Amino acid sequence: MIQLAVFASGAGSNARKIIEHFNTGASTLAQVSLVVCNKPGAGVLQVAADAGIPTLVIERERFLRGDGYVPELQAKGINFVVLAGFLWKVPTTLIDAYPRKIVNIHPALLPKWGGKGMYGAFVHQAVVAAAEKESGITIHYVDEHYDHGDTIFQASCPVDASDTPDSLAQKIHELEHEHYPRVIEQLLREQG
Ligand SMILES: Nc1nc2c(c(=O)[nH]1)N[C@@H](CN(C=O)c1ccc(C(=O)N[C@@H](CCC(=O)O)C(=O)O)cc1)CN2
Ligand SMILES: NCC(=O)N[C@@H]1O[C@H](COP(=O)([O-])[O-])[C@@H](O)[C@H]1O
Repeated sequence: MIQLAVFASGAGSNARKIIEHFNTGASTLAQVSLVVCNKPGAGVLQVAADAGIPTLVIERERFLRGDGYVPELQAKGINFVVLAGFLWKVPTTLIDAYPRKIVNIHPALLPKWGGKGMYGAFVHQAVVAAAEKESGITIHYVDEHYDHGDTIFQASCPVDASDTPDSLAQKIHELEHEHYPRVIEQLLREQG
C-alpha cells in the first residue's frame, strides 16, 4: 500500500478530506501515514490526532537549509507527498528525493494569482479586487519554484459581483474538497 505524507500549516480541512478518503476504507491503494506541519498548534495536528495518524512538526532551518526531513520520511516508508495548505517552499533536497511524487493544491487558476505571497485569503482578496469573473483550483506537481510545476487538474467556479474574499474562499474550499482526494487517487493509479 502506498504511504502518503500530508504537509499542512493551517486548519487542515483538505487534510481531513484526504484522510477520510484514504483511511476509512474507500481506497485500498494508499493510506495517509504521516501528517507534517510547520506550525505548532495548527488545527491540522488535531485532525491527525483525531484520526490516529502520527505527526511531525518541522523546524524552518533544518527543513529549508538542511536535509528537508527526508530521512524521517524515508524511515516511515513514505512514497508520496501531498501539500494541502503548506506555507513553506519545499526545498530541492525533498523534491529530488521524491521526483514527480509531490503535489500541491493552489486556490486559484494558475498561472494567474500564484507565487510568493499568494496563499490563503491573500489569493481570494487579489481575485476579488481584480474583479475576475472566475476563479478555481489548480492541482500541480511541485518543482523548485512556487506554483510553477506541471498542472495535473483544474476546476473553476464563477466569481459574482456580490462575492467577497470569504464567500469566494468557501466556493474554493468546496471545489478542493470535492476534487483533491479523487485526483490524488487517480494520479496514484496512473503512476502505478
Ligand atoms: N517548491 C515548492 N514549494 C511549495 C510550493 C511549490 O509550488 N513549490 N507550493 C506551496 C503552496 N503555495 C501555493 O500553492 C504557497 C504557499 C506559501 C507561499 C508563500 O508566499 N509563503 C511565505 C511564507 C508564509 C509563512 O511562512 O507563513 C513566503 O515564502 O514568504 C506561496 C505559495 C508550498 N510549497
Ligand atoms: N498557496 C497555497 C494555499 O493558499 N493553499 C490553500 O490553503 C488552504 C488550506 O486550507 P485547509 O488548511 O483548510 O486545508 C487551501 O485553500 C489551499 O488551497
